[in-house]
Amino acid sequence: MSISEAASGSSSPGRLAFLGPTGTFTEAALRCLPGVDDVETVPMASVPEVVEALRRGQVDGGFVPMENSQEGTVNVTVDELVRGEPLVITAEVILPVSFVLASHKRLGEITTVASHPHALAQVRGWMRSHLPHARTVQALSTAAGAEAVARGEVDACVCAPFTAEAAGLPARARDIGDSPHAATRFVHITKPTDPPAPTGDDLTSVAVYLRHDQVGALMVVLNEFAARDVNLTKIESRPTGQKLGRYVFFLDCAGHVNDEPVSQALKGLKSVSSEVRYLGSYPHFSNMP
Ligand SMILES: O=C(O)C(=O)C[C@]1(C(=O)O)C=C[C@@H](O)C=C1
Repeated sequence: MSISEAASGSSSPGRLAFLGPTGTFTEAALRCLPGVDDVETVPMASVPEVVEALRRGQVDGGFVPMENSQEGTVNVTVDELVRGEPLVITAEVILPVSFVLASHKRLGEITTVASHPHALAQVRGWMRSHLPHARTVQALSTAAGAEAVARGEVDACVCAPFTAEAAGLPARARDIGDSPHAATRFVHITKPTDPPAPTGDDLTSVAVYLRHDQVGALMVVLNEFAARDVNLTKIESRPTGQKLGRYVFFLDCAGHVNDEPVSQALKGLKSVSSEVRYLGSYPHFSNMP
């Protein structure tokens, strides 16, 4: 059964939109999803376009970056999940990431370097010591940066070794990331559906809108988890977009919504916050079937 079938309960092979174009880390991570070979994968230029295609029903699933070990959360992904028509996460993939500087030019001739902002942030130290005068140009993905080089708009890009190779761009420097242990977490998203069965090592994601007029509102929310011994693995605050000073908290906790402590914590959250949005339960990547 394909990932989209599992998520949507349909028997059609399904279409899966991802942050493209071909050659992104997102596409490489997507290959780790079980059953992905039976799915039609559809590259999109940006995360909002992936989400929009999903909400409009043009695809059955989406696959997008969520966070990086160096640079943190991909805000656009969290913002799309906590606002608008509800969606859920049904799987996660964690991929080690390493970067090359790819260019037809030699290092001394490079004055402009394009890439995804998260990739540029992960090579900041290398850039400072090797190309201190180069101007960085933001691209919607690392592979889009490689396309900008191919079009002659910039001299070089920061991308995966496999992206440079596929684009026929020589790697002028390898392993230029500031951390040798960098990894990025990606998520598979669908319209609301039953979660995959519990595996014993799962995560549950939830968005919580605090009661902004209550003292200690965040502590009360966190206590719903702590009181039931539920471990939080991620907490991120994002502006709601409604008014300055209004925040929504994106939380990941260990456990499945079918586990009693997690389901009780989610029920508890409803009574202590102004809005709770369940965002899915799914196997921890190391435990994915
Ligand atoms: O641009 C890509 O190739 C992506 O898949 C996006 C992305 C990200 O959003 O963090 C994924 C992995 C790397 O950390 C750099 C960029």
